[in-house]
Amino acid sequence: MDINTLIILTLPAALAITLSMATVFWTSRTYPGFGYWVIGSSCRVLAAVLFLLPRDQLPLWLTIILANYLLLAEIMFYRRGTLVFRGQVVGYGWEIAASVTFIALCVYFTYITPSLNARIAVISLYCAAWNAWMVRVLLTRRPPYFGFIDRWQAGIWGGLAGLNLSHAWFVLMAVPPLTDFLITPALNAPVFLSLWIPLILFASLLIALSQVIMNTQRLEYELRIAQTQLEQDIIERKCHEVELRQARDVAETTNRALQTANTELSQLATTDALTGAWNRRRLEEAAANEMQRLKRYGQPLSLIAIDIDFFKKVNDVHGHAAGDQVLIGLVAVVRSMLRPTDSLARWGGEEFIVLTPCETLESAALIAERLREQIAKTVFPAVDTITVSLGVAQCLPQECWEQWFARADAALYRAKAGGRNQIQTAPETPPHDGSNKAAANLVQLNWHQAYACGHPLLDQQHRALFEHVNRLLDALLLSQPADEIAGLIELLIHDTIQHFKDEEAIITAAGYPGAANHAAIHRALIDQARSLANRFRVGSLDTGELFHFLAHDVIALHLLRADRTFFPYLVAPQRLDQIPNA
Ligand SMILES: Nc1nc2c(ncn2[C@@H]2O[C@H](COP(=O)(O)OP(=O)(O)OP(=O)(O)O)[C@@H](O)[C@H]2O)c(=O)[nH]1
Repeated sequence: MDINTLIILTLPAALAITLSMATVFWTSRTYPGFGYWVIGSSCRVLAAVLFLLPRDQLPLWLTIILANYLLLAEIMFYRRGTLVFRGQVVGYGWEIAASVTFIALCVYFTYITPSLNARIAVISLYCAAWNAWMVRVLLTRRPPYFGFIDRWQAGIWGGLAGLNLSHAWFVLMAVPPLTDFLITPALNAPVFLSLWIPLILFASLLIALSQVIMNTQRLEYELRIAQTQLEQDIIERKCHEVELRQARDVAETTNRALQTANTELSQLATTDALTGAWNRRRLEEAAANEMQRLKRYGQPLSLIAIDIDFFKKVNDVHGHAAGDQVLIGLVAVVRSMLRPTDSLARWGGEEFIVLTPCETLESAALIAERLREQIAKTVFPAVDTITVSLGVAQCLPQECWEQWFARADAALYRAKAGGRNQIQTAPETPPHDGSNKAAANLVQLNWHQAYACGHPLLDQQHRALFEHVNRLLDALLLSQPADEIAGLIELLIHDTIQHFKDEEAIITAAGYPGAANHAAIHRALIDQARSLANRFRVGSLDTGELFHFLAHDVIALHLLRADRTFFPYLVAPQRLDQIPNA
């Protein structure tokens, strides 16, 4: 069969291969380099077409030189495509050098010394060299994504190299020289050369197939990698989630602990540690709020001051711990009788305050009376029963907390002075009024921080004595009933005796050398106070004399002068619970 007919017969198959490659290139995901393979495949189809053109009618550069060059270009494009596909850098040097020398030789053996044998030998040798190069490219620096397919293709290129070499050997050995079998009318080419056409076609088919498989293998490999990465990411994400959950749990636990600690701290800051009742600070805050409400809405608001009677005796007879239990029990009893809107605070020692919003003086007095009765009925373990004295005052819109509290306190003292275990209500007018107010203000004793010795109990008692004296002076100036004044004097003497006892114990324990002397002064003052009290009872005491004794002898000379001599010995004050009888 002549070669023209062979080319015509194989051309559709070659075209189909090229179109298939082009279709894969345009429709599927392909990697860089695949396009060069499509171009290489197209070169062979174009070369076949050029070989079919009539050589005697068309220029030889087209039908011979370009047609042969396209066969070489096909392999060069395959090599370039394969290197690019593997991500390797490709220069143009070898391709240019091969192209220039190849075309030069073709021109020489076409125009200058025409020789078909030489031309076939040149194209065969060049193709064999690039075929061998393809083998080298495919077998070295193999990427991990190929299985067997690159080796398989390398085998094809190796076979083609051998075919081309034998081709060259055949034409170089052929005697006599070949006649151009492509010139019309076509001659039969030697069988060996004719076989070359279907073999090349078959090899092209295998190469195209392996190129598509290479692309697929790389795709699968990268998908596998991506899937592994994804699985890894999922595992890491799950680990992170677990860590995050753990961290969140720790944070929540810490937060809860902090909240509990905060609640405990604010509890500590606002409640009395022994009884759990509010402390002074909390009560004053609540009172300020309630007083605002009173001013804005006119709601009545009352206060009940409760003080245990003869509590010192409870401590002395039953011990301090039993006294503590009484305080705790008392709070429980009072609380059980209050409404949720009422507030109970420990004002200090054995004195408690109940704040009762929406209660008038009368209704608050009823509550106070019920409290008194209930407390008197309650049996406290180890102590039996106790009684309390109560002072009730309704807040007046124009007065401040101190004034309101002072009225309740004054009522409480009246209850004490009146024989204890009773309630007293404060009159609905501030104690100092009109012309008497000025007079009362003149003789008010003001406590100053500079008078403090630094010992908590002594400072507390000194302050309390200031207040007692002020209350007594007020009562005298306001011409309160004689029995009330007598009660106040008794109370003052009672508290002073207690204070003197505590003070003597403290200064003796502190090593004050003048303790005995100081105690003698105390006794003298108490004797004098008792004698004044007796004289007051029988009506032979001059108010001025009593004034002088209280303000001058007790406060100015004793509390503010004589007491200062032991201040330096109280550098390390004892705790309250370490003081005898405190
Ligand atoms: N157990 C105990 N006793 C306390 C506490 N705080 C103060 N006291 C004692 O309460 C007593 C109060 O005594 P006084 O102020 O003389 O009052 P009283 O003995 O109740 O007398 P009247 O109030 O006049 O009826 C003192 O002995 C204090 O030591 C405390 O927290 N626990």
